[in-house]
Amino acid sequence: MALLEASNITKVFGGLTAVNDVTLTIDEGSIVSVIGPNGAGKTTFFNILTGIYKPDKGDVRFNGQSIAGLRPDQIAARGMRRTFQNIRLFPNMTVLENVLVGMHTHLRAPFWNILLRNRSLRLEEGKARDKSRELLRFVGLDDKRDNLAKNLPYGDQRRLEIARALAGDPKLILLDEPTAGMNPNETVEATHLIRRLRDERGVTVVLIEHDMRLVMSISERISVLDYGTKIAEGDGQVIRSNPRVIEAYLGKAAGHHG
Ligand SMILES: Nc1ncnc2c1ncn2[C@@H]1O[C@H](COP(=O)(O)OP(=O)(O)OP(=O)(O)O)[C@@H](O)[C@H]1O
Repeated sequence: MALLEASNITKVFGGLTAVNDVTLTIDEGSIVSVIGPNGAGKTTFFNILTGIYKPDKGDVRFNGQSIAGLRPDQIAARGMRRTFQNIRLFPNMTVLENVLVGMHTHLRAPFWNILLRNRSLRLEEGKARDKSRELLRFVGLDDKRDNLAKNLPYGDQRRLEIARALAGDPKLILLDEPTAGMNPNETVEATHLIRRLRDERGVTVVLIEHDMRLVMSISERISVLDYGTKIAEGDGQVIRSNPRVIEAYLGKAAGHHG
């Protein structure tokens, strides 16, 4: 079943068509990658899916409903969360607090409860804390829960971002270059974690990624953007042998002879 359907999405910045008539369907429970050379429109496409930009043309349906034109927080509340190319944690908050913040839209205690700090609020806080710690255990960071986020090694910061995204109980997680800047060991661990997101928690995963080894090893489907246009789609084998993809990455001569 399709969880996300982006149809004929176009986004123009001034005279530049960053995303050009892109249609993409993501099946529930799949791991999908969006790849393409620098400037191909991948991040712009993510920004449209998550409500940061409104598309100039086209529609996005998530879980059966149109979400085009909704605000990012409204889309997040419907079960779509993301991480960013540049890490966006609260550096001076602890690891646990960063996950608790990711949960705040789920806390339902009325305002007067917060003033009185009554029993129901304490219960809710306790539950949020338990849930956050469960998520930290899932990503392997519970023993570092009291550390400040800024003191974590880079790979751990990326994992914390994923834990925070999970705090909203998403159906879909969009990961924008999850292994950028990681060393080879961290990349292997991140690959394992991405797979567990789907296998153990049933979360559908869409990633933008430049590391082709990761893309090929993890993706069931790959869509390739070039100059804003989708030029290819399929599994790793189809993509690897597609002359247009080879050309987009390596230049014209490679496409014709490769
Ligand atoms: N807010 C903006 N205003 C103007 N142009 C933009 C804006 N955002 C992106 N662009 C342009 O749109 C094109 C697509 O950019 P985008 O960041 O989506 O590509 P990308 O595939 O994510 O690239 P990278 O792999 O380098 O992150 C680029 O030419 C970029 O300069």
